[in-house]
Amino acid sequence: MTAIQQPHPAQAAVTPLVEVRGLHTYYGESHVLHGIDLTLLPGETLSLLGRNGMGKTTTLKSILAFVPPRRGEVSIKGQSTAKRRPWQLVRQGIGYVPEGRGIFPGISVREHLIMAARPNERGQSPWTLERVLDTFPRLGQRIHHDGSLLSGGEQQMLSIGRALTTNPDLIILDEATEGLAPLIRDEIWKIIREIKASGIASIIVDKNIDNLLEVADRHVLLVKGEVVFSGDSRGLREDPSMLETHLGVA
Ligand SMILES: Nc1ncnc2c1ncn2[C@@H]1O[C@H](COP(=O)(O)OP(=O)(O)OP(=O)(O)O)[C@@H](O)[C@H]1O
Repeated sequence: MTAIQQPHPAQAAVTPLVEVRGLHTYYGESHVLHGIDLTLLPGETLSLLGRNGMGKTTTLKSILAFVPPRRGEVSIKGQSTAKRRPWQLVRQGIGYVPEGRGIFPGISVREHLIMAARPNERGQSPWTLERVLDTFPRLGQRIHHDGSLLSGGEQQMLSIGRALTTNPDLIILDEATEGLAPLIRDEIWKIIREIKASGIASIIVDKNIDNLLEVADRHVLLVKGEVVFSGDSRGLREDPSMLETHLGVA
């Protein structure tokens, strides 16, 4: 069964930060996304749910043009991303925290945090190096260490911190708490809440449904590259069969 909640009429007038319409993405002959639709408004937190292999990472990579869709349309801030390169989209205010973190050997924590730093499109830099280090005191303690020698949790913080130094309007987090110890995971969720409170929109892929239900304003649930639910946490809680059937959450 598909359950798609319509946006509130008052929201319809706002230009979405991200608008995805009828996305079809392939790897060679393998047809992975089958007509994905999703909308993210400025400042919103959206979770992308689904079991392994359902197309969450591919959706993120299609939005960012790493894996361009074969059909369908992606718009960022009202502009079509067709023919645009990932780095151009990142410059439009998207911070990407990829699965696997993307930390480079031979580059210090400080260098990771200054190499991508830049003001936002409005020329403002609310996320200075100092603010990032205040948010992640562990990074301050390891400031001259080689990024690749940090613990998994510290690397994750560095990956998020680096994305914040680009002063994004949207941050995309793919499995940011995967494989981390519970206490470190809690720290990452605390940071995600702080990011939300600071007004940055986010798209989050994560396995921790309880945290997602608490933090995310809306959820999009994928099954085999199709959206089977789109709505808020209340809608999802009111339909436990959705979580049970498609995520195995009892
Ligand atoms: N580079 C690739 N080449 C071919 N097929 C791929 C590639 N990357 C992913 N796939 C396939 O595309 C489908 C969707 O994968 P995707 O990584 O988007 O799923 P996911 O929901 O993010 O799951 P996971 O949590 O396992 O990453 C899967 O069947 C996967 O095997």
